[in-house]
Amino acid sequence: MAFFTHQICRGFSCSAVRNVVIKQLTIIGGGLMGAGIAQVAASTGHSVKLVDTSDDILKKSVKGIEGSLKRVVKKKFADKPEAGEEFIQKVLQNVSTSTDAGSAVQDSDLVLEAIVENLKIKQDLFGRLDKLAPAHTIFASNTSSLPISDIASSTSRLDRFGGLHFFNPVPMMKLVEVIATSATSQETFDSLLNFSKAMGKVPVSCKDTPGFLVNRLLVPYMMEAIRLHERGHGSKEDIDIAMKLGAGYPMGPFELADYVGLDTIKFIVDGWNAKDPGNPLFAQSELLNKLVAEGKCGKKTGEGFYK
Ligand SMILES: CCCCCCCCCCCCCC(=O)CC(=O)SCCNC(=O)CCNC(=O)[C@H](O)C(C)(C)COP(=O)(O)OP(=O)(O)OC[C@H]1O[C@@H](n2cnc3c(N)ncnc32)[C@H](O)[C@@H]1OP(=O)(O)O
Ligand SMILES: NC(=O)C1=CN([C@@H]2O[C@H](COP(=O)(O)OP(=O)(O)OC[C@H]3O[C@@H](n4cnc5c(N)ncnc54)[C@H](O)[C@@H]3O)[C@@H](O)[C@H]2O)C=CC1
Repeated sequence: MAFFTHQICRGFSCSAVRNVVIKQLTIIGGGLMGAGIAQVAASTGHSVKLVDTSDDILKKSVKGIEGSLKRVVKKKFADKPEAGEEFIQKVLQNVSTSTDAGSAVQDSDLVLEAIVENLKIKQDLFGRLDKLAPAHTIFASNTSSLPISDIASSTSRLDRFGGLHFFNPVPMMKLVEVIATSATSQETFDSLLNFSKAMGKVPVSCKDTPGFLVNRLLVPYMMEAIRLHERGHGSKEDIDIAMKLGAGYPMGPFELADYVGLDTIKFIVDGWNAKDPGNPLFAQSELLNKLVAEGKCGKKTGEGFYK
């Protein structure tokens, strides 16, 4: 149940609701990001319902969470393996799974979406859930590149809609971009900010502008890396080595692209190209298109730029 600092909201107009303290959340999408967010939320004492389209996908998500937790406890409980195992079991108890998003959102304080990077699919999902979730429930998207206000437009809770942009791998990356649209209420923004802190993350505040802060800088950098390679000015291996040893990045751009997922990257680039067709920064990359068409989506499929 949610805790409110002011008055409990019973109707559909929720302007009296203040600062929902997020304890129960539903995460829609159990892929790379959804599973990572579920892991960290559950590890910090939140009750998480993880939703995806099939039980097989969800089994894989939970297996991934368990594997990642093992890496975490190896460090955190280095000299107390039993306490580490206990921690893993406790965290896993905080996660339940479902293929029925409608019933999963019934008692949620926050619905956080981490599904495929496609505006229409995200809008359809939120439009449907808007009619089923309690009035106090905050909706948020983990989109990398779509305007939050466009996604929110399919709902009637514009004041209770914001962006929560986590970074991959979620258990390791400390940053969360908290995005307010022009309609997001201060109370909703504060709730999202506090939730990010409760997850042990460092939030930064962002306007609803293309790419927010990180991707506004990261996408042109990565696009230029692929063009450099396509022009024959550097091998992907050399470009990766150059950025790691010359700029101190933990991964080179091609390694990072494989890590993020080339299908997700193609969704991002195609979306920005459609919005701004004349901008050479977002022109199509033949190499990226070819790899995705061949099903080579990076780490998640075993091959991308690299095997
Ligand atoms: C050229 C391409 C053209 C395409 C252009 C289009 C561009 C579009 C791009 C848009 C991207 C959109 C994505 C987005 O919205 C935002 C993002 O998330 S961007 C990605 C941000 N992430 C990064 O930049 C990651 C950079 N990498 C790192 O920080 C490190 O490499 C990493 C932490 C991943 C791994 O560390 P490393 O030392 O390299 O390897 P180890 O395997 O030794 O790990 C160290 C340490 O960390 C633990 N660990 C790693 N992963 C996990 C995990 N998932 N769970 C738990 N623990 C993990 C590991 O166990 C190690 O622990 P030790 O105790 O130290 O052994
Ligand atoms: N991959 C990355 O590094 C990052 C991705 N993001 C964003 O997070 C979102 C998810 O990305 P990833 O986790 O990488 O994708 P992914 O492809 O790993 O996972 C997406 C999951 O959503 C599920 N799904 C699709 N439609 C659904 C629906 N209607 N209902 C329920 N589940 C559905 C899929 O079955 C899949 O398991 C995207 O918006 C992406 O832009 C944000 C930060 C980093």
